[in-house]
Amino acid sequence: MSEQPKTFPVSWEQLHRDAKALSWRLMSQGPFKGILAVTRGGLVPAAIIARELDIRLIDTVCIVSYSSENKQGELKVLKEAPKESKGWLIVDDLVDTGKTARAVREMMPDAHFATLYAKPAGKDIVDSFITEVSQDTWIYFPWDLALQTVPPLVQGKYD
Ligand SMILES: O=P(O)(O)OC[C@H]1O[C@H](OP(=O)(O)OP(=O)(O)O)[C@H](O)[C@@H]1O
Ligand SMILES: O=c1[nH]c(=O)c2nc[nH]c2[nH]1
Ligand SMILES: [Mg+2]
Repeated sequence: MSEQPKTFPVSWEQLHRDAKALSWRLMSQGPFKGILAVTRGGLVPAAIIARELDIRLIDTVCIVSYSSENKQGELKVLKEAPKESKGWLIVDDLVDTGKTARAVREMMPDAHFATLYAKPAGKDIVDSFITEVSQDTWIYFPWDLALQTVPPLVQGKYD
Protein backbone atom coordinates (compact mmCIF):
# COMPACT_ATOMS: atom_id res chain seq x y z
CA MET A 1 0.00 0.00 0.00
CA SER A 2 1.06 3.57 -0.63
CA GLU A 3 1.90 5.94 2.24
CA GLN A 4 0.84 8.96 0.19
CA PRO A 5 -2.18 10.76 1.74
CA LYS A 6 -3.99 11.26 -1.58
CA THR A 7 -4.76 8.72 -4.26
CA PHE A 8 -5.55 9.03 -7.96
CA PRO A 9 -6.96 5.73 -9.27
CA VAL A 10 -6.93 5.41 -13.06
CA SER A 11 -9.33 3.05 -14.86
CA TRP A 12 -8.51 1.32 -18.15
CA GLU A 13 -10.94 3.66 -19.92
CA GLN A 14 -9.33 6.72 -18.39
CA LEU A 15 -5.85 5.48 -19.27
CA HIS A 16 -6.91 4.83 -22.86
CA ARG A 17 -8.47 8.31 -23.09
CA ASP A 18 -5.35 9.95 -21.64
CA ALA A 19 -3.02 8.00 -23.95
CA LYS A 20 -5.12 9.10 -26.93
CA ALA A 21 -5.02 12.72 -25.71
CA LEU A 22 -1.24 12.44 -25.44
CA SER A 23 -1.10 11.00 -28.98
CA TRP A 24 -3.04 14.03 -30.26
CA ARG A 25 -0.55 16.34 -28.59
CA LEU A 26 2.44 14.38 -29.93
CA MET A 27 1.20 14.48 -33.53
CA SER A 28 2.52 18.03 -33.92
CA GLN A 29 5.93 17.04 -32.46
CA GLY A 30 6.61 14.18 -34.88
CA PRO A 31 7.06 12.27 -37.01
CA PHE A 32 9.08 9.98 -34.76
CA LYS A 33 11.53 7.29 -35.91
CA GLY A 34 10.52 5.00 -33.07
CA ILE A 35 9.27 4.73 -29.50
CA LEU A 36 11.41 3.91 -26.52
CA ALA A 37 9.16 2.47 -23.79
CA VAL A 38 10.42 2.78 -20.21
CA THR A 39 9.51 -0.59 -18.69
CA ARG A 40 7.30 -1.60 -17.28
CA GLY A 41 4.93 1.33 -16.77
CA GLY A 42 5.64 2.84 -20.18
CA LEU A 43 4.70 -0.33 -22.09
CA VAL A 44 0.90 0.08 -22.12
CA PRO A 45 0.85 3.80 -23.03
CA ALA A 46 3.58 3.11 -25.62
CA ALA A 47 1.38 0.48 -27.30
CA ILE A 48 -1.59 2.87 -27.49
CA ILE A 49 0.53 5.76 -28.78
CA ALA A 50 2.28 3.48 -31.32
CA ARG A 51 -1.14 2.49 -32.64
CA GLU A 52 -2.36 6.09 -32.91
CA LEU A 53 0.84 7.46 -34.48
CA ASP A 54 1.36 4.35 -36.65
CA ILE A 55 4.83 3.68 -35.27
CA ARG A 56 6.11 0.11 -35.70
CA LEU A 57 9.64 0.46 -34.32
CA ILE A 58 9.55 0.00 -30.53
CA ASP A 59 12.52 -0.41 -28.20
CA THR A 60 12.79 -0.56 -24.41
CA VAL A 61 14.93 0.76 -21.62
CA CYS A 62 14.51 -1.46 -18.59
CA ILE A 63 14.75 0.33 -15.26
CA VAL A 64 13.74 -0.56 -11.70
CA SER A 65 13.28 2.32 -9.30
CA TYR A 66 10.53 1.39 -6.83
CA SER A 67 10.21 -1.75 -4.70
CA SER A 68 6.96 -3.64 -4.17
CA GLU A 69 6.38 -1.46 -1.06
CA ASN A 70 6.38 1.64 -3.28
CA LYS A 71 9.66 2.85 -1.77
CA GLN A 72 12.22 4.38 -4.09
CA GLY A 73 15.62 2.71 -3.99
CA GLU A 74 18.80 2.68 -6.06
CA LEU A 75 18.06 2.95 -9.75
CA LYS A 76 18.85 -0.34 -11.51
CA VAL A 77 19.30 -0.27 -15.28
CA LEU A 78 18.70 -3.80 -16.59
CA LYS A 79 18.82 -2.81 -20.27
CA GLU A 80 20.24 0.40 -21.75
CA ALA A 81 18.52 2.57 -24.35
CA PRO A 82 19.72 2.52 -27.97
CA LYS A 83 22.59 4.87 -28.93
CA GLU A 84 20.58 7.00 -31.36
CA SER A 85 18.12 9.45 -29.79
CA LYS A 86 17.34 12.11 -32.41
CA GLY A 87 13.80 11.71 -33.69
CA TRP A 88 12.85 9.17 -31.02
CA LEU A 89 9.92 9.37 -28.61
CA ILE A 90 10.39 8.19 -25.01
CA VAL A 91 7.18 7.05 -23.28
CA ASP A 92 6.64 6.39 -19.58
CA ASP A 93 3.45 6.23 -17.53
CA LEU A 94 4.45 9.02 -15.13
CA VAL A 95 7.21 11.19 -13.81
CA ASP A 96 7.33 11.53 -10.01
CA THR A 97 10.64 12.63 -8.44
CA GLY A 98 12.16 12.70 -11.92
CA LYS A 99 14.94 10.25 -11.02
CA THR A 100 13.97 7.71 -13.70
CA ALA A 101 13.33 10.37 -16.35
CA ARG A 102 16.68 12.06 -15.64
CA ALA A 103 18.54 8.76 -16.10
CA VAL A 104 16.72 8.01 -19.37
CA ARG A 105 17.27 11.57 -20.61
CA GLU A 106 21.03 11.13 -20.12
CA MET A 107 20.91 8.05 -22.36
CA MET A 108 18.65 9.72 -24.97
CA PRO A 109 19.40 13.49 -24.81
CA ASP A 110 17.80 14.40 -28.15
CA ALA A 111 14.57 12.41 -27.80
CA HIS A 112 11.12 13.82 -27.01
CA PHE A 113 10.01 12.61 -23.55
CA ALA A 114 6.28 12.04 -22.96
CA THR A 115 4.36 10.76 -19.95
CA LEU A 116 0.65 10.49 -19.19
CA TYR A 117 0.94 11.93 -15.67
CA ALA A 118 3.41 14.23 -13.95
CA LYS A 119 4.11 15.39 -10.41
CA PRO A 120 5.64 18.84 -9.76
CA ALA A 121 9.15 17.59 -8.86
CA GLY A 122 9.59 15.88 -12.23
CA LYS A 123 7.35 17.68 -14.69
CA ASP A 124 10.06 20.00 -16.06
CA ILE A 125 12.20 17.03 -17.12
CA VAL A 126 9.60 15.78 -19.60
CA ASP A 127 8.47 17.54 -22.79
CA SER A 128 4.81 16.47 -22.86
CA PHE A 129 2.30 15.13 -20.36
CA ILE A 130 -1.48 15.14 -19.98
CA THR A 131 -2.41 15.47 -16.29
CA GLU A 132 -0.54 16.89 -13.32
CA VAL A 133 -1.23 15.59 -9.81
CA SER A 134 0.19 16.92 -6.54
CA GLN A 135 3.43 15.51 -5.15
CA ASP A 136 1.63 13.87 -2.21
CA THR A 137 -0.67 11.87 -4.52
CA TRP A 138 -0.07 8.21 -5.36
CA ILE A 139 -1.32 7.25 -8.82
CA TYR A 140 -2.88 3.78 -9.07
CA PHE A 141 -2.70 2.25 -12.53
CA PRO A 142 -5.37 -0.17 -13.78
CA TRP A 143 -2.91 -3.08 -13.95
CA ASP A 144 -2.36 -2.71 -10.17
CA LEU A 145 -6.08 -2.57 -9.31
CA ALA A 146 -8.92 -5.09 -8.94
CA LEU A 147 -12.69 -4.72 -8.70
CA GLN A 148 -13.89 -5.26 -5.17
CA THR A 149 -16.97 -4.61 -3.05
CA VAL A 150 -17.17 -1.56 -0.81
CA PRO A 151 -19.58 -1.10 2.12
CA PRO A 152 -22.61 1.23 1.63
CA LEU A 153 -22.05 4.85 2.71
CA VAL A 154 -24.49 4.55 5.64
CA GLN A 155 -23.33 1.14 6.90
CA GLY A 156 -23.18 1.18 10.71
CA LYS A 157 -24.14 4.87 10.89
CA TYR A 158 -27.62 4.36 12.44
CA ASP A 159 -26.88 1.32 14.64
O1 LIG B 1 10.07 9.91 -11.27
P1 LIG B 1 10.41 8.72 -10.43
O2 LIG B 1 10.37 9.03 -8.96
O3 LIG B 1 11.71 8.07 -10.83
O4 LIG B 1 9.25 7.64 -10.61
C1 LIG B 1 8.66 7.33 -11.84
C2 LIG B 1 8.95 5.92 -12.26
O5 LIG B 1 8.55 4.99 -11.25
C3 LIG B 1 7.70 4.01 -11.81
O6 LIG B 1 8.43 2.92 -12.31
P2 LIG B 1 8.98 1.73 -11.38
O7 LIG B 1 10.45 1.91 -11.16
O8 LIG B 1 8.14 1.62 -10.17
O9 LIG B 1 8.86 0.43 -12.24
P3 LIG B 1 7.67 -0.13 -13.14
O10 LIG B 1 7.52 0.83 -14.28
O11 LIG B 1 8.18 -1.45 -13.58
O12 LIG B 1 6.43 -0.21 -12.31
C4 LIG B 1 7.03 4.72 -12.97
O13 LIG B 1 6.59 3.78 -13.95
C5 LIG B 1 8.14 5.59 -13.51
O14 LIG B 1 8.95 4.88 -14.42
O1 LIG C 1 2.06 3.26 -9.53
C1 LIG C 1 2.78 4.25 -9.25
N1 LIG C 1 2.20 5.41 -8.83
C2 LIG C 1 2.92 6.53 -8.49
O2 LIG C 1 2.35 7.57 -8.12
C3 LIG C 1 4.33 6.42 -8.61
N2 LIG C 1 5.36 7.28 -8.36
C4 LIG C 1 6.47 6.62 -8.66
N3 LIG C 1 6.22 5.37 -9.07
C5 LIG C 1 4.88 5.20 -9.05
N4 LIG C 1 4.13 4.13 -9.37
MG1 LIG D 1 8.41 2.73 -14.52
